[in-house]
Amino acid sequence: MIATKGLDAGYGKLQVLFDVNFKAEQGAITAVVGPNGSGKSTLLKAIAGIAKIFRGVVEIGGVDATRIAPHERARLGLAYLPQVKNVFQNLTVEENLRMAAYHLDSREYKERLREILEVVPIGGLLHRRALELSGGWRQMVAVAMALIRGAKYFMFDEPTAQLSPKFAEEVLNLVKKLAEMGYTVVLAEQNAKKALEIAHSCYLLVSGKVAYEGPPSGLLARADLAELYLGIKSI
Ligand SMILES: Nc1ncnc2c1ncn2[C@@H]1O[C@H](COP(=O)(O)OP(=O)(O)OP(=O)(O)O)[C@@H](O)[C@H]1O
Repeated sequence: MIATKGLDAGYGKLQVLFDVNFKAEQGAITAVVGPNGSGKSTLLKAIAGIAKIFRGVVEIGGVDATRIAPHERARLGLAYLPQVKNVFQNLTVEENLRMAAYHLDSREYKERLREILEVVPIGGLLHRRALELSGGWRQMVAVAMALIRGAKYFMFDEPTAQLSPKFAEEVLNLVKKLAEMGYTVVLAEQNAKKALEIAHSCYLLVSGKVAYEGPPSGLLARADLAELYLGIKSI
């Protein structure tokens, strides 16, 4: 589980988030939606330790992580998956994976890799350089790296932006699979419709404040919110 309590966060002196109470449960997808600049990425970055926390608490797996460094949050099992700069471009896919698996011996690595390739379909790309891959495949490699280092909490920051519709579908299928496997998944998305289709619960951020929290069906039924902020015709 990932949670924030009374979170105020931002950059330098700029406050972007105001009193955000957020919870992402294990084995579920929690979507974070909202208009441009509403603070979706900032919420993920504050949880990952990249944005500045002014007030409030961040919890990762029940541990208070408010004041610990990003790499220590990663050690608690947190994976922040930005859309770009998510892998080492000059290394091959296999080298990226080996780096993420530095703590495993060769036998453990092979075993773990075999399991992960059943979930993430990158077996044919192991000897390709990461920079030769499309953005969608690089996302897949980043997920495999997080899995191989033993991450339990996955935060995707706009994973489908700039992907073809077909590849966006592939990436969202992988997101669904991770939740089914019991991982905690946070999905910040510009494409609110797609995110709400697969999410179990959701948060709508407007100007850095939570304007809705609850099941996606409840948000879609709110014409005032869904149409105004997400451009989705309510049902
Ligand atoms: N590194 C930064 N330094 C200063 N301000 C920033 C930084 N990153 C984002 N901001 C500002 O914080 C506000 C919220 O940005 P954020 O990226 O969290 O929004 P978002 O909801 O993810 O939007 P988008 O969908 O456009 O990515 C914006 O006003 C943005 O300009």
